[in-house]
Amino acid sequence: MAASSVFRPGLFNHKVAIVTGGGTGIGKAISAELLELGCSVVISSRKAERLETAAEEMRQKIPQSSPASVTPLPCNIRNEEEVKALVSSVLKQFGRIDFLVNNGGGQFSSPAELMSSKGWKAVIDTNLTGTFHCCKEVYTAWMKQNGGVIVNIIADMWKGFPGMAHTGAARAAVDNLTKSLAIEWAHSGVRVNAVAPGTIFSKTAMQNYKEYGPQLFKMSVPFTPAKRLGVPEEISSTVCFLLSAAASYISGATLKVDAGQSLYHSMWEIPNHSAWPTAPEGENLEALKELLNPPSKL
Ligand SMILES: CCCCCCC/C=C/C(=O)SCCNC(=O)CCNC(=O)[C@H](O)C(C)(C)COP(=O)(O)OP(=O)(O)OC[C@H]1O[C@@H](n2cnc3c(N)ncnc32)[C@H](O)[C@@H]1OP(=O)(O)O
Ligand SMILES: NC(=O)C1=CN([C@@H]2O[C@H](COP(=O)(O)OP(=O)(O)OC[C@H]3O[C@@H](n4cnc5c(N)ncnc54)[C@H](OP(=O)(O)O)[C@@H]3O)[C@@H](O)[C@H]2O)C=CC1
Repeated sequence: MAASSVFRPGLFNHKVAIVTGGGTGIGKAISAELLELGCSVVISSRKAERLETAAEEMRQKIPQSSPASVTPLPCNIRNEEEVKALVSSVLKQFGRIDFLVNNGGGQFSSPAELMSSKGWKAVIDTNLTGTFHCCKEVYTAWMKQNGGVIVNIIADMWKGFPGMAHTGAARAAVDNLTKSLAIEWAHSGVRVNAVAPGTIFSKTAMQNYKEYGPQLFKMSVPFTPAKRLGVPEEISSTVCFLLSAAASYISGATLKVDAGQSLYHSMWEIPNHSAWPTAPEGENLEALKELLNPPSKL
């Protein structure tokens, strides 16, 4: 495997991690870096086939000498019983869970007045309740007795974000959940932190907003001091730092990994949802690559 992590090889040898949403985008980059550092990684999300494909791709890159392994296990984090089954299956197979990365999540965009109760619930259940399910189950089944580290991936919408009322509320709630759990579980040797990415290029994220196309993501570039989008690897290295002993005195924190985007008040003067740009004919995701430096491998 070509070394790309800045951390030392073997840093996470014999550790075990669950990464939700670990088969795509940011979650896939987190899983790949953990594997590179020797961790056994369970990647989990709803779509079994996509997980299998991602796992096979990652498996090819694990050197024979490494204790690392990648295991795809489907689970809808909205369903508490499925989360219980996931955690129980990981403990049965590996006998421990050192790290939990709550990355699985997402939303659709919509003006608040057009959001149905079902749509609101789907987003809250995924991003807030799903994260709670995973934290609670991993804690009670393993970390309470043995310690561990949890990282929640959220989104910085603190100043409000038109078209994103449901997810903005859910992510702010997870920011607060992170702090409460950091206090409640400190006595068990559990650290709980969050990472708030800026605008990060990933194919799946882009596809999710395909009606707006690259224009939507481009919208954030003028408001980012670095004048570029982020790449998933820039989130994964932060997550690996927080999981490592280098962060042993960090708990209850939210790290903004956004190249200073959130410092711009005007970032949030983004247009109302009805005025969001639509994808111009002929433009595709490749057009965004010019805005990446370094380029994303994903
Ligand atoms: C200026 C900077 C701009 C940058 C913006 C981007 C920043 C953010 C980036 C990211 O977060 S990238 C992550 C991208 N990935 C995702 O978002 C994943 C997407 N999908 C999901 O997580 C889930 O599908 C969901 C959105 C939580 C929906 O859950 P579910 O799978 O249960 O969906 P459904 O059963 O289909 O729908 C349930 C319910 O939800 C409503 N709804 C769903 N989609 C839409 C939509 N596109 N528009 C309006 N409403 C929607 C709807 O009420 C559904 O009920 P029914 O209509 O089926 O009765
Ligand atoms: N890209 C960006 O600019 C930003 C992203 N984020 C957040 O980072 C995280 C990763 O995003 P990104 O990689 O860009 O986008 P992706 O769409 O690639 O990642 C979302 C992942 O979540 C999984 N997921 C969604 N719903 C569920 C569920 N109910 N149960 C289990 N897994 C689920 C999806 O898999 P499946 O469909 O198989 O379930 C998918 O793997 C998300 O929480 C996102 O909102 C935050 C800020 C900015």
